[in-house]
Amino acid sequence: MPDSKMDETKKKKKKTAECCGYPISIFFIVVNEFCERFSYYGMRAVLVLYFRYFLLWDDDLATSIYHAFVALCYLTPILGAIIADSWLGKFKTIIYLSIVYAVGQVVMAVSTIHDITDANRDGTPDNFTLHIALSMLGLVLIALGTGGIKPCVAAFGGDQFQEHQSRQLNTFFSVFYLCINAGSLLSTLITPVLRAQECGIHTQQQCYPLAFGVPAALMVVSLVVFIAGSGMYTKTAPEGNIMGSVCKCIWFALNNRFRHRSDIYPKREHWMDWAEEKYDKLLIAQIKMVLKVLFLYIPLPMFWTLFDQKGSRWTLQATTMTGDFGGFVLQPDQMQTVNPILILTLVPIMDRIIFPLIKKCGLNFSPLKRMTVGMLFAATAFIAAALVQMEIDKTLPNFPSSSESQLKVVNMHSESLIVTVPSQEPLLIGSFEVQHTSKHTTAVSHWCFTISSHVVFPQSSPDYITFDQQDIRLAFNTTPEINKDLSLIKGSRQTLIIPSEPAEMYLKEDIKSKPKEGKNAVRFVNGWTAYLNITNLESSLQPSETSNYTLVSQGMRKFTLTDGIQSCEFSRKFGFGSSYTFLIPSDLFSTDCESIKEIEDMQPNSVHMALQIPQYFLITTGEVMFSVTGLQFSYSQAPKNMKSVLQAGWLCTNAVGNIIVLIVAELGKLPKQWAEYVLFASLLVAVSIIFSIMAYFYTYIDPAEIEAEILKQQETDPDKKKKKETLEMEEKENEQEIKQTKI
Ligand SMILES: NCCCC[C@H](N)C(=O)NCC(=O)O
Repeated sequence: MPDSKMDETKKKKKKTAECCGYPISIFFIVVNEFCERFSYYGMRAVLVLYFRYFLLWDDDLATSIYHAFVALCYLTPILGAIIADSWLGKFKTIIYLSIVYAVGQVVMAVSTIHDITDANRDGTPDNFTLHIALSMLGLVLIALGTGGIKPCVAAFGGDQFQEHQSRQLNTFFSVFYLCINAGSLLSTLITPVLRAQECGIHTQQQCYPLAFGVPAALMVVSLVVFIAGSGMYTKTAPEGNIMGSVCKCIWFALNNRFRHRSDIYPKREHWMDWAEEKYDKLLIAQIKMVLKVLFLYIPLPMFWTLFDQKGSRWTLQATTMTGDFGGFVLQPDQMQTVNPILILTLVPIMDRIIFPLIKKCGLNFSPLKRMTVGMLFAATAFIAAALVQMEIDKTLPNFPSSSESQLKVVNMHSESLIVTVPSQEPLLIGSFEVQHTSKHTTAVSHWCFTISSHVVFPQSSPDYITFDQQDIRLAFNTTPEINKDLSLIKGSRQTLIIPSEPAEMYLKEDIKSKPKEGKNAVRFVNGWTAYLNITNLESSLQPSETSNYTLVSQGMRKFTLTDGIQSCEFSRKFGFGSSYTFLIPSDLFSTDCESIKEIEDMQPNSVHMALQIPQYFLITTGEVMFSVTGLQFSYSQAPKNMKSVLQAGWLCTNAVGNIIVLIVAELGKLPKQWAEYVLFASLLVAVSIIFSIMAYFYTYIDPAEIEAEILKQQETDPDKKKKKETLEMEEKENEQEIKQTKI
């Protein structure tokens, strides 16, 4: 559309399409953002699980691809911004890239339908390559779409406001942020529920197609809503290959500065002024504005480095805590929903109460000051996380160091045994059977025996004896005496199972870290005289055999034990993060499973997840001050033809932050998690001090005003054309000089 015609349209819209001082077109943009964020975060919520349990990738591959995808989503904004500002304009870019995005979501949803390759109908796909190829294609399209439109939507929203609506413009960015978080909150709650449903044509499986299909549908809705508002938008036309001109102008300025490096040439105020001979003052001024802001962005990725650990380190921390809130149980990964919930409450509180109050007190809480304070809040959040970690560490088992081994002995033999352990007093190990029979007569204090029940060790771990040598010899007081040479695994916990026939004793490796995702690890030792089938176990257990650990979730769990003829049921309530070995006695069926005894290998988590709320509160307060303000700042300080580019620059700080998380996760493992949190907090404090110094020297500008002034000057500048001609002549002369010198 020609400029003059577009301006006319704008003027008409100004009068007709306003409600309470806001352009009505904003409604379509915020609804579009809500649906898009629902689509994005909903898909992200189940992505790792899809990799892990559908594509059957291991944990490392699943998390690496996941983080690579997130990083890509924050790198593509620069592409979207270039397309919008230089070629298609924001409106068309949003439409075209949203189509790419929606197609990506649909491809992703299709890739999760196991029936498309399950020819033998066994419930698992037959052609994993096809599913992987489709999902990777889907993810690349999604990254291109979501990243591409991201800088355009916020900037396009800003474009809808007129000069007299600057107060409404600030509120818009807050509402925009609220919509992002409302969308993300709803989808993060809904999509995991959809995944947990069972669906399928030939066999019923976890319903990934629904979990990915609903976000795909929301993306289509987002596109339709955006197009529906088409007639009401203020659309600014792209101004040609602006990025190309910017790069050429910067290159020329640097080159020209180098050519005039001698002291005989008078200095210029700014190095970009060395482009004046060839380029418009307006373009130079615009580039100066953008560079000043981009320079300020340099320290910002550190904020995102801390912020994005909510989803990784903090969720892992939650898996070592208990989420039992009495009436309901919160899963560790659900703790992340605290962030959008707090955003929904904190943004209005800040906008309506805190910021106006600060203003009333006469304090100048400028955007850059807010961002600095936001960084400090995030640093404090990490101190809070470190304090919580210290509490958790107190409750964690004392795992062996890499040079130590730990051993526990379980006696399934019918008599007590005395074992002589190197550098220990001889230990009495009560018999499982003896103790079982004396359970009700209280002849022994602990019917669930381990050696530790009877002997006090100098070691700090009560259930295990810790050795700092690998090869040990144990002597048992049987007739004849049994001597057992053991080769212990360094850095590991092992249990020596003494079956009914003591000479057949064997070592079994124990769990040596907290079970994943707050689950509980359980295993069974079969003291029954025949093989046993137990629900949830991979295979049946031979007599005297010990099963591998199996993971069970929190809550009441039921196990059915059967030898093919008789069966009984064993139920137990589990908390979070515990581990048990269940000993099956020889009178299993006559006692209806009641005689099963348990050994606690690892106690359940006892620090409550509610203790994470302060750190979530602090980081979210930091986010409101830093992120919402940063979004507004990036828009307000950008020249009109580079608004999307600066939004993209802002989003790139997030991508760099994510990449730092990836690098730190690989390299920078400190031995203590709380120390790592303190390190990150200190780094952010240092960075925020640097940022505040940079911010101190930054002068806020009104790009529109500067642009208008330069245009006015240019109109009355007769030298402009002459300058260009002189420069071209100079260049030609230079080239000739070079040629002559060569000759
Ligand atoms: N599942 C957590 C979502 C957090 C969203 C976060 N608070 C946010 O607003 N991010 C900005 C965005 O554009 O997504």
